[in-house]
Amino acid sequence: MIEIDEISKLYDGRAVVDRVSMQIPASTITAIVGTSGSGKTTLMRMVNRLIDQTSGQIKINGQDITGTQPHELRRRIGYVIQGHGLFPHQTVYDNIATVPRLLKWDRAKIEQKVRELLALFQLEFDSFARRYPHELSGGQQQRVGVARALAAEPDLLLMDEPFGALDPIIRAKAQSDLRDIQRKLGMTILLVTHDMDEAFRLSDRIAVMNAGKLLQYAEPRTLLTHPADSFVAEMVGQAERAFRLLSLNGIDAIAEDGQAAGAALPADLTQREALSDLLWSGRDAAPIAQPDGNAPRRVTLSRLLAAAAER
Ligand SMILES: Nc1ncnc2c1ncn2[C@@H]1O[C@H](COP(=O)(O)OP(=O)(O)OP(=O)(O)O)[C@@H](O)[C@H]1O
Repeated sequence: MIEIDEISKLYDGRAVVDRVSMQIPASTITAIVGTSGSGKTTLMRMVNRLIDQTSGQIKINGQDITGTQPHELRRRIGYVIQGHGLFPHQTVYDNIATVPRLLKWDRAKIEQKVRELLALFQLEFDSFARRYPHELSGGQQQRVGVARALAAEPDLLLMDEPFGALDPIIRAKAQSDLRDIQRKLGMTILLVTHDMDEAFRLSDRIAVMNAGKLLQYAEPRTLLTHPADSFVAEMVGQAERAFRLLSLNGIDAIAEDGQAAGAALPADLTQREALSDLLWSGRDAAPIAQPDGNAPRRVTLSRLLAAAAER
């Protein structure tokens, strides 16, 4: 758990982070969103002491971060930045092995870890380990960047626009991979993003900042249904609100018994995806794929519309 208590950062007497307090539960993903210059990156960089706070306190698992040398702290905290930040003159293998080597892991353990991470990110060891960053696509570089941050098995990962440079398809894949890995390893992730859809897709909680202040820190659903003020409402997208709400839930939550015509929808679709399918196919109900022998179930347009307006 990360406890941020009244943290501020002043430059020339001006607070760019202004008395921010938040408690980030362990094993959750938090996205920090806000307008440009609102202090998101500064807040995040204070957590691993890339920037020293002016006042306030940050504790990680109960320990004040100022009690640990910055370089030691950063070995324990994974950090991913936009454009990956890989060392250009080092191979993929050496990039990923950086922190484990600093931690003096033995050679076999390091190789095992590099193999495991490349496999996790679907990069063939024999083909990729000896390549240099410039011999990779942008998406591959990005995945190696995340792999490197995970190498020392940190229980906290800080990510600053990690997927900003990726095309929409690779980006969606990278987001779902990250979510899977986070669930599997149980780490805590703090992520800065400008992409509101990304924030909603990935996060357990979203922090909204403006002019150095934290306006609201809450679950995505709460931000949509009970925004703290008009700025938050605008930030989470008034026009998109109903669709974002639908994207937070699966169709099983509103499925009902009964038949419907046409192609069956996969049971793991979100309500937003189901709505899109029904509108596109011009039906007012669709069957949901069921295991053999189970009674037929369906999702209807009217249930979806009701769910979109639920507070
Ligand atoms: N070293 C510095 N000296 C003076 N001002 C700084 C310094 N670093 C950042 N700032 C200012 O602090 C404010 C917050 O910057 P920060 O990078 O945290 O914003 P951000 O929310 O991450 O912005 P963006 O979304 O554009 O990346 C900005 O107004 C910036 O100009």
